[in-house]
Amino acid sequence: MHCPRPLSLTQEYPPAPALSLKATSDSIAIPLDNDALQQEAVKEILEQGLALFNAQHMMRAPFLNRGLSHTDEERTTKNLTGLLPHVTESLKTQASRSMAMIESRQTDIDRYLYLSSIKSYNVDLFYRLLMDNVRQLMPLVYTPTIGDVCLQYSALYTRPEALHISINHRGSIKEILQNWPHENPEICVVTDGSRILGLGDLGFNGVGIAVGKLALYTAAAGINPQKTLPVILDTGTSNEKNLNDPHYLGLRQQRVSPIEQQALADEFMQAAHETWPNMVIQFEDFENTKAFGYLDRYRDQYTCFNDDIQGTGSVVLGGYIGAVDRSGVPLEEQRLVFMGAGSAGVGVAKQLVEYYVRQGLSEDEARNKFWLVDTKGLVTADRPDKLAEHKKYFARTDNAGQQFKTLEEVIKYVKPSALVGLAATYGIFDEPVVRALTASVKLGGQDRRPILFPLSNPLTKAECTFEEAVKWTDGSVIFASGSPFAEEQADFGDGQGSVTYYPNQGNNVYVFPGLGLGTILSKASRVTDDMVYTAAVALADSVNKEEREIGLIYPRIDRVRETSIVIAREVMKSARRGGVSKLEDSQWKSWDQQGDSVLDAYIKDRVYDPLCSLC
Ligand SMILES: NC(=O)c1ccc[n+]([C@@H]2O[C@H](COP(=O)([O-])OP(=O)(O)OC[C@H]3O[C@@H](n4cnc5c(N)ncnc54)[C@H](O)[C@@H]3O)[C@@H](O)[C@H]2O)c1
Ligand SMILES: O=C(O)C[C@H](O)C(=O)O
Ligand SMILES: [Mg+2]
Repeated sequence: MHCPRPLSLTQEYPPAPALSLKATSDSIAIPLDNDALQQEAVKEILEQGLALFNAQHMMRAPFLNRGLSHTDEERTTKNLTGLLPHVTESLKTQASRSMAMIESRQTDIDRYLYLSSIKSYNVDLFYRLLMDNVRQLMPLVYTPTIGDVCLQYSALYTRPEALHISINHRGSIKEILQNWPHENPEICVVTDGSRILGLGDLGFNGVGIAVGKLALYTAAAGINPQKTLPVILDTGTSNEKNLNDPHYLGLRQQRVSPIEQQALADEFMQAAHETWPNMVIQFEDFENTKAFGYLDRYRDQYTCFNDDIQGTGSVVLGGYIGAVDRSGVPLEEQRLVFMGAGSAGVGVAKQLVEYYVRQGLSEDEARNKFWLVDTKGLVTADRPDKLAEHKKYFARTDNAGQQFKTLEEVIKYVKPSALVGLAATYGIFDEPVVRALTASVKLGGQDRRPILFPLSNPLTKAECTFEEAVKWTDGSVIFASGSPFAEEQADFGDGQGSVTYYPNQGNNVYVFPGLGLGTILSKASRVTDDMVYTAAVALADSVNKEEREIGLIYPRIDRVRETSIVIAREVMKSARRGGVSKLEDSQWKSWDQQGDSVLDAYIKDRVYDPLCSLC
């Protein structure tokens, strides 16, 4: 783990020598009558050259450049005088200029490009901006804008941002990893672009999602940006639009066979582990057969997890715990319908089953609380089509030969208390569906509230909007969506006047940064189920009084970094309980004695927080 960058750059850049010698462009005076002096002179010249080189390099190196925050002293000692406007400014002042620029841009893609250009020359400024303006900027570097960016990634391309490995590199991945210019990455997000958000197979263009997730590892959990590694495994694409786009940057071919894709993934995992044994690997946006298959294949061999299955399971459980509290429907009476039975749907349902089992239900009782629906209707064991392997666990057997094709039919049959959307289909929670859900919940009492989670991303795939959810439930909804919605004002003529309703963002961004940070800091050899579960409970416990009072079930997004520290701490402790932490036992014993605040301080000491001496 890398500490916050020292304010002084002397470690990377030796100070320029006192100029006892003058090197001009055409002559250098070296005293020749004294060996020692001569050696000293040569050394000084080399140092002087190095300092000049460093100054130029620094101005071009995004991880070193501090823009206008270089102090007068740094400018003198690092030969930067004249290379910058003469004013010095804190990072915060520079950030306020950038915010004004962002606000003046016309489209979110323009805003994204502007932010991305800042990242390309001044990484500290980029992260200062992102950390101090999470609510405004996260939707630009993450969902929903990142969805548009990925759709057009090749068209928008200006510079490489990731490690690009294609099927044609088979046999040489280990050598390619050596080319990565930063030492010992700690966290890697790898995708093959085959299921980017709800946008389908975007091929190489999906690389944007790995870059975006890693920006949040830094902004939301303080992992040093130089320690993050985005990887795209390019195995072709089924996306005809991309294949016909003259600017498409990926392999212009259909995806190779699943066996060849797996062989590439196998080689990557082995090479990555041999090169950086402590690196944590997050699988992101692989289509579901690979998502489940690779997780099973690698989870007991490497330090890895799947964000769409496990991260999403954890974040939804974190929100569900608070939602049940507010719903008025006791935990044991809850009945959940899931629209979508893919990586996320099955991942979330399984995580909730674990929760119910930990609350005392048998596994069968827990599983029976879930009804999963896909494009063909309710998932049942006797449905005529062949069920995909990952759906079988939840296939209903109590349908008495009846098949339910539409969501409305399923709701009337099940009478659920909660409806979860992970089907990547805009508008599928329409008015009849939401009203039917509300009616079924209110059967048990008028005070009862429906839980409605349209979790698909980006916004163009959300199952319904917050405005619709508020309107069709007369404001009684407990709502969480994958992408952010704005607050709503509504007056239902019930004497309360105009009321503000607050949406929640149920997105795995609340979990993966803290889960990754905790895994890194505990030096965990595996990401266990208990670590993922513990992250969910820590998230639920992180909602503060003020947030609860306005009905939130997740911390406000501005507090995501604070929340990640708590999650990381609990994940570390879970790693220790599970026997996978490689930290010294004596270290754990001292934390046992000293308590959580000391462990929190340990974590905070190790996270990146871009500051400058002027801040
Ligand atoms: N909020 C979050 O944190 C989060 C996390 C992961 C995934 N997601 C979102 O969830 C969505 C699904 O992701 P996934 O990985 O499970 O994808 P997936 O392809 O594995 O699964 C999609 C599922 O939806 C079903 N489906 C598709 N269209 C449908 C329709 N019209 N009616 C009923 N079912 C339909 C499919 O049959 C499949 O079971 C995506 O939009 C993704 O962005 C959100
Ligand atoms: O990327 C996100 O915003 C969440 C999730 O991982 C998804 O695939 O939709
Ligand atoms: Mg994802």
